[in-house]
Parts: sequence; C-alpha cells; structure tokens
Amino acid sequence: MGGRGMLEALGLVKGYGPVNALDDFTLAARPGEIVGLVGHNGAGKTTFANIVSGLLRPDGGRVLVDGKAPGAARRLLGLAPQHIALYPTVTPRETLRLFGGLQGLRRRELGRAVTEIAEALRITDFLDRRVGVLSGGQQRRVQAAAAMVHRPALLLLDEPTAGVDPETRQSLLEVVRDHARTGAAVVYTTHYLPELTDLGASIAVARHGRVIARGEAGELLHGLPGEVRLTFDDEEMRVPTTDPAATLATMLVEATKPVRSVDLSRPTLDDLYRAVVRAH
Ligand SMILES: Nc1ncnc2c1ncn2[C@@H]1O[C@H](COP(=O)(O)OP(=O)(O)OP(=O)(O)O)[C@@H](O)[C@H]1O
Repeated sequence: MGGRGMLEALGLVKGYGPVNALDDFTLAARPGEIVGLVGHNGAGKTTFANIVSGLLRPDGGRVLVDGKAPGAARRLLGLAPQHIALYPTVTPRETLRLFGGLQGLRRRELGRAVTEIAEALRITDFLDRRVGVLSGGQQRRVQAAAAMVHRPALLLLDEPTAGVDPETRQSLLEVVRDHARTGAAVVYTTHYLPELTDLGASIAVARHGRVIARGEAGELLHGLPGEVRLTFDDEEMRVPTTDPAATLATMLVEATKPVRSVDLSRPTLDDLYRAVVRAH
C-alpha cells in the first residue's frame, strides 16, 4: 500500500441545475507533488474533490488516478472531506482500524499503521476515548488520520486545518510533506496562503468552476504586494511593496525619529486572487 500516485483531471464539467459548478476544470498532480487548490467559496473545489473520489459523476471530461477511473481507484485514494464525518460513539483507534481495513490493510499491518499515524498527528493521548467527546480540532486530526492511515497514493485534503490550533496545523503540514516525500500526489484545499508556502506546494487558482492559474508558489506570488509597517511613538507608517526588504531598509534609513516596531505582511490569498483575476 502507499507509494507513488498521480492525478489527471481533464476538462471536467458538472452542473447542478442551472449552476455550472465545474466548467472545463483541468488539473494534474505528479507523484510527490503537493498542489494547493485555492479559490473563493463556490469556485468548485469540493465538487472537484467529490468527482475525483468517485462520489459524483461528471457531466463531461475525465479523471484518472494512476491511470484508473475513480471507481476502480478507491484504495489508492485518501479523502478528508471539509465537514467532519466521523461516528461519535466509537474511538479514534476503532475508527482508524476500520478505515485502514476498508482500504485494504491486513490485520497485522493495522496496529502499526494506526500507531504511526496517531503519533504523527498527535492523537495517541486520546486514541481510546470516544470521538463524540473530543474537541473540534481533535476530531479534525482523527479525520485527517483516517484519510492517511493506509498511506494513499493520492491524498485529497479539503480545508484540513479549519479550526485547528497552530501546533496541530504544524503536525498536519509535516505529515502531508512526509506523504509527498514518499511519492504520493496531494491536492490540498485551503483559504490560507502561507500554509502552501510552508508545504512547498505548487498552486492552482480556481474560479467559477475552472483553474485560471497554475504554477509554482514563488512564480505566482512573485511581485504581489505585501506591506511594511513602521510604528513610531505618535504615528504609524504603512507602505505597500513587492520588495519588503528593500522598502524596509529605505524606511529605516529615512526615519527621523525612533522606530518602536516593524511589521512585514506577506501577500494574502486575496492579493493573489486579485492579481490573477486582473491578468486573466
Ligand atoms: N449539491 C448541490 N446542489 C446544488 N448546487 C450545488 C451543490 N453542491 C455545490 N453546488 C454549487 O456548486 C458551486 C460549487 O460549489 P463547491 O462546493 O464545489 O465550491 P467550493 O469551491 O468547494 O466552495 P467552498 O470554498 O465554499 O467549500 C457553488 O455555486 C455551489 O452552490
């Protein structure tokens, strides 16, 4: 189980009545690649994940997971849906054993697989409590673990860090990076751009049911405005810039009174979105 994975989605079309949720949606992920799929609410990200998982059938286009149609690729795939979907009266250990078993892990492999993913996602302490009494963030971790326990070749994570604390976020990102290092293809949906930089992900920007920009994070984020903010005793100075280091240096040289604090803000998802939409 596990290992290298690949995703090819070409020209997907999906309508819900009059709504075109996907309209010629094309996206590929290579083995070892983490693709950050970003886009505003309603851009079609969840519909795409559901088609790749075989939960929805597209009206047009095609999807291949390692050369197989989604229906035949179930065991290659791990999906952590956006909304928590866990059974409240069983424990995380039982949940992970069940998911691992459904995905084809044999009995003797299950114990080790559960221990490993539980440690990586810091679930060990509450492995034998009931899911229903865990906090939202703890349940998110269990949900991510259930998607990864069998080390899928293709991992689809739909906003896995929604509502989790910074430490959990870090361990989750680490596990995702580790998956990709062993050759899995990962599609990671988020509204939070810095996570994608931390993951070393490439980026796909979705809008109105199609991918309108695709590239390396450095490439897409290069030239986007961030902001330098200097605070003095009696005032604050904000300067938008695409080169924060140079701007900061100039501002410090030119400052005529003591600087109390310095802030650099990185471009946000909205900055990226605006730049891509403007260029499109
Ligand atoms: N079951 C459904 N019935 C009708 N319309 C739907 C259904 N599911 C999604 N849609 C519509 O399809 C479009 C795409 O929705 P989708 O959930 O794929 O977007 P998303 O990018 O995942 O959004 P979010 O960031 O809010 O999760 C939206 O306009 C949504 O209202």
